[in-house]
Amino acid sequence: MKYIILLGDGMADEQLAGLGGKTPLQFASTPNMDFVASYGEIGVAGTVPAGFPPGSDVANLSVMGYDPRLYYTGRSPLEAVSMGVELDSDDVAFRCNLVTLSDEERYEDKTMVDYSADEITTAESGKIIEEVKARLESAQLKFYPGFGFRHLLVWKGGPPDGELTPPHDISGRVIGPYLPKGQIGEILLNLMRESAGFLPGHQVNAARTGKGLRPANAIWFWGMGKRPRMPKFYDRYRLNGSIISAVDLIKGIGICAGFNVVEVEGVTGTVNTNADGKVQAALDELGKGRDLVYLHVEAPDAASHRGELDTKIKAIEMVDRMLGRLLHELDIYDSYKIMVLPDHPTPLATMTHASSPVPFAIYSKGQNKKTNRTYDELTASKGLVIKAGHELMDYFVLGKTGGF
Ligand SMILES: O=C(O)[C@@H](CO)OP(=O)(O)O
Repeated sequence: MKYIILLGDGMADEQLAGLGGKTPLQFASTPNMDFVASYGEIGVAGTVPAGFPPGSDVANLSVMGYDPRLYYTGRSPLEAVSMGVELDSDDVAFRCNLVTLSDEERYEDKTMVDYSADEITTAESGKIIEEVKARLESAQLKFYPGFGFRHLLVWKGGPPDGELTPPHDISGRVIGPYLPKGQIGEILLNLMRESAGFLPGHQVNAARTGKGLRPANAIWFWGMGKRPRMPKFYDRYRLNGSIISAVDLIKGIGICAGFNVVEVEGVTGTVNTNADGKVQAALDELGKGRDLVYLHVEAPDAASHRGELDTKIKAIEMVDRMLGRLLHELDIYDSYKIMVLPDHPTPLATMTHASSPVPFAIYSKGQNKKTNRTYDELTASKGLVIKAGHELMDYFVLGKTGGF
């Protein structure tokens, strides 16, 4: 039996007046998702336990079968694993975004214009992080370049707590009320403030503004946490997994779970990604004998955070085409199971994640058509309800709920 999980990050949404009261999933053309819903099982799963932030870290841990209440130690440490940065037990990792802030003189008065510095490329951001390292690094505080706007700060023997805000949660807001608090506040705030002094003049930014792109004119810390510890996926399910994603977070979860991480050229984390290359890589992994592939697509979430409805619909339709090719090519196997779902909703109305349960649809080769139904939030809510999202993997693989 082969297993594929196709995850459209942040695909789920709410009914929108601009779409005649439909959700983006209802509005988009998704014949392949509708096929899976019509022939297979549908339902909803609560991937974000009460009291947890509705992040892709928490939600993807759940989808992978790991109860976040037991295994969540923060987002950045998972990214550090993927970046090959070893954390000691007393190190604290922080996500270091490159962001665009508005031009007000006083730092506190600036607005979070773009949490992604206009989706800055890895090549450009690498040069900016070099400058950040040269100016701000110390024996205790180490910077590491990552993917696109996503980078890493490791604080050796860092403090145990602090209050940090994800920059994608405050798009368009004045940053003053959201600056770091707690034991970490002063030191991190000084680094962020200093970066806003020297980054606007960086040559990469001069080139970007010349092209009409927003500059990466500041750094912003969030997503702190300590070294993760997770049991291997194989130990529970006796399945060898591979994981495919543009982003370090998902690859890091995969590494912790003992999955093979497959790098695909041309992935961007946006709607312009190499979708075909990702599908081909998934099929190749199964062809080489892997049992399960976790195929993650960031694009619907990126479009939602940017408040771009058309791009979100395009991203959902791209995920549907990926599903179509998978369904077609998986036919060479005697048996397979495929599940399509998001990790969490990212409603366009708020431009950030929500905690509500996500719709899933599962098809096993050879299932007969049950009914004509579509894959969307409302239809799925009439199906199976899996309250603890980490039990969904048991349902998918073992046919019963449970979990690590
Ligand atoms: O990586 C990130 O910074 C965020 C926003 O792009 O991703 P996600 O919303 O999937 O957590």
